[in-house]
Amino acid sequence: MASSDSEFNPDLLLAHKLPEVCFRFTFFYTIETELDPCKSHFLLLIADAFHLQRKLRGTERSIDFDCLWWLIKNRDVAIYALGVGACGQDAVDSVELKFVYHENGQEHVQVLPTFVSLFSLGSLTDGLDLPGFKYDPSLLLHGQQYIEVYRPLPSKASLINKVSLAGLQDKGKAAILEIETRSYEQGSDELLCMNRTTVFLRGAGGFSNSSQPFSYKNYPSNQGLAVKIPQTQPSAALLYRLSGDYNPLHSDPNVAKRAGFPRPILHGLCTLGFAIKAIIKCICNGDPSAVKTISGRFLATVFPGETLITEMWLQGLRVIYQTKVKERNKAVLSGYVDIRGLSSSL
Ligand SMILES: CCCCCCCCCCCCC/C=C/C(=O)SCCNC(=O)CCNC(=O)[C@H](O)C(C)(C)COP(=O)(O)OP(=O)(O)OC[C@H]1O[C@@H](n2cnc3c(N)ncnc32)[C@H](O)[C@@H]1OP(=O)(O)O
Repeated sequence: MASSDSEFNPDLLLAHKLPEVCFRFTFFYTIETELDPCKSHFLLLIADAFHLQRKLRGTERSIDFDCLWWLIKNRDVAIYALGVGACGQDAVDSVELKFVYHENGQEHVQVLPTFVSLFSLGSLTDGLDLPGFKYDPSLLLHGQQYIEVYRPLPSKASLINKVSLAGLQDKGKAAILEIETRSYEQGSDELLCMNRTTVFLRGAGGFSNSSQPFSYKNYPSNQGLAVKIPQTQPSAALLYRLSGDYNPLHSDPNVAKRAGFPRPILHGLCTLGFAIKAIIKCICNGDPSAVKTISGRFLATVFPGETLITEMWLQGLRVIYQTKVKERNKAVLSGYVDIRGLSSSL
């Protein structure tokens, strides 16, 4: 099963130190990401300096190191909310309208907490070169997403991302890579949010001794009410991609077939957006700022047009949830959401 070449040795890679590099590329918005080599020895796995230098050479003229940000606009926030089904059942939904429209007296469109998952994509979707490590990008699946939101999200902001590698595991048939993105508002040392993205690289495992498979994580591994919300449209992935994830796996039938699927599949982060929006509606009384932490594992693929049912259970200030595809009675996502408090109406 191993597809990594025999020269790949994760321990040897730890011995290298990477110079601090900034790079920028255009991905829906303009984003510039700062890779901080002090964060983790593993950083060099993802921040292959040669790869980044090639990027820098390729975009020399557009590089502006003083201008590291991602401009979030109201329009982007509203397109995202529509992409995860806001007002999908009712165009004047009293809870969801504020996510897609400035209601009277409201200064900005309000931001759903899962919008911050897009910040990590800006740094990652161009792929990463891992020295000596071979993987097939067409077999990559999004495995898990973990989000911490530290402050209420502004409707407009300029952000700086710092990216590091939080984990690498050899699962034999697959490799699991965890990438952490910390987002700061420009001009502030205060963290706005953190995303930890887990990618499941089918066919890329087997790079270490099978009796003692390589496993590294730089974070601690700790980390009924049932509601039914019929959801996705057949065009769901085509709308969601306009929020910035243009991976053709979600739109191109031929690419999907090559990856082993009968047709394009839904973005994992779109499914997550639907589920968390349902929790905000049912448990948080529609208040997106009540959400502190989001964790989700993608258990099985979803096809656009399938009906998602999210079940949730409240345990103190933790909401345990599971999302199923109704047509196949299959669990596709599970996880938890930590909330700041409970509304009195619950
Ligand atoms: C180097 C690459 C860098 C690239 C950087 C790019 C970054 C990209 C950013 C984010 C991604 C953008 C692209 C988006 C793509 C998508 O949105 S794809 C759609 C969403 N995802 C899915 O639909 C995946 C659904 N899940 C599945 O299909 C399956 O769960 C699976 C992932 C294929 C795994 O199933 P299976 O092979 O049957 O695994 P198991 O045998 O059950 O388990 C093996 C071990 O792996 C662990 N594991 C299982 N599932 C996951 C998971 N989802 N995440 C993390 N880990 C998982 C499992 O615990 C087992 O481990 P052990 O218990 O230790 O044996």
